[in-house]
Amino acid sequence: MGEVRVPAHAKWRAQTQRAVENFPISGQRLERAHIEALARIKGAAAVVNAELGVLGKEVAGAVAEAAAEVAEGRWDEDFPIDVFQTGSGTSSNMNANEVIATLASERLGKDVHPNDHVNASQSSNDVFPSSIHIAATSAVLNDLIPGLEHLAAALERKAEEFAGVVKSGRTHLMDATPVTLGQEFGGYAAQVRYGVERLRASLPRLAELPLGGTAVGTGINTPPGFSAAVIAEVARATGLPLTEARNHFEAQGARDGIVETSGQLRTVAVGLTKIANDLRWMASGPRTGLAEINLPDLQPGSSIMPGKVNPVIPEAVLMVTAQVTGNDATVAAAGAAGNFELNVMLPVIARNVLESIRLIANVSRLLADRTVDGITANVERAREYAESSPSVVTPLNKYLGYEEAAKVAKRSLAERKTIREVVVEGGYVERGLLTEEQLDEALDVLRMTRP
Ligand SMILES: O=C(O)C[C@H](O)C(=O)O
Repeated sequence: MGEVRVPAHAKWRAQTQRAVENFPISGQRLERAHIEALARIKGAAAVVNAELGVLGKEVAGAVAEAAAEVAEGRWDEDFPIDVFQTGSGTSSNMNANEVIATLASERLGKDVHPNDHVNASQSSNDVFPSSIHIAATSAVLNDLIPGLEHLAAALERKAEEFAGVVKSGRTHLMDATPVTLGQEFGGYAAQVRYGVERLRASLPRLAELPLGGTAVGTGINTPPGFSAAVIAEVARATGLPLTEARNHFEAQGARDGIVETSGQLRTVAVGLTKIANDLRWMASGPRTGLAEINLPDLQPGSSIMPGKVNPVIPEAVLMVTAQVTGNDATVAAAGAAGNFELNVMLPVIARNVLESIRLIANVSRLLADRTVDGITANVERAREYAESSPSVVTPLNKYLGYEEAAKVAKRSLAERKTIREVVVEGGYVERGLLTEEQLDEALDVLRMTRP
């Protein structure tokens, strides 16, 4: 393939350099968590290769130590390859092999080979997808789920605080029967909690690794017992609930487990979109909007309109959720791109899923700390809306019947009178259709928020 010139300072070697030159596409590299996962596999493989007699103890020890340094993040600058590269991730697998080989060679004072030693008993085809699943499992468990639980707890605190704040319900964006602000926040909290349930439900398949399958899932070039042993070693080193693929051909030919997780991420994003939009609408105003709640003022909203403050965090949430939805569309297309024994869109799957996890985790914490925690309710205004909604006529159905109650609602709107005023003026009490007490009870808006 001709000569290739590698920078003198680089720990990488020729294959990495060729890939740097072949793929100057996005300027995006592998995520830190992904480099860590690759290095964990390399370290675990060295340990198990030594135990099973594939590598000598000295070389294996040097490889394991070098891999640990890479896992810790000391050599991230030596992972320069663009994420849009060979579909198997071979370039990044070789990048890890080369950097670790160089570091191990420097330690030992003799040559450690990237393929023969660092990549022993492995192929990009089992290592690279495994690294994606490890990085994603770690990010879901250690970052995303805690972030979502933090948001759910903030929403639950507000649900409790706003339990007695009555407001107009809205369906089709039109005035409906009353609800409490607490009921709405309780609904948002449940959406987020169910998102956590959904993610947990997908974890067993996300945490299944193809590692040990090597080139096509058969495990060619591995010693007996390698797959189970290396996965156990990675699980020990990372503390993650990783398991061996139940079927190594499914695990290399398809990427359904991570497509499933991406779908759950999209579901969470869809839920956050609804929540962020409701918050923006309820806080709209201050004069010409709904103004049922106030979001904390975080920064001037406008460069030209003095004093204007905008719902900046909910807007950031909406951009994240749009990005996650787009990422999922890409993951779905990429997941469908498996042919025979290998999916060849692995790096873009990694990029998108890891980005989605990180974005949702970060924005959930921000939404909790910088918006939800500081929300206050405009109690009077919320009650006023509830009482003026024509739909509060609904409990009168049983006294007046639907048709008559509809007339009351329409008259109240046309004459800008309350439902109570129209009922009293309409002589319904005199005609014995209901008593004053029944009218009061029926028009108690807080009562209407219960069955
Ligand atoms: O890099 C490898 O280990 C294998 C490669 O992805 C291939 O199947 O051609």
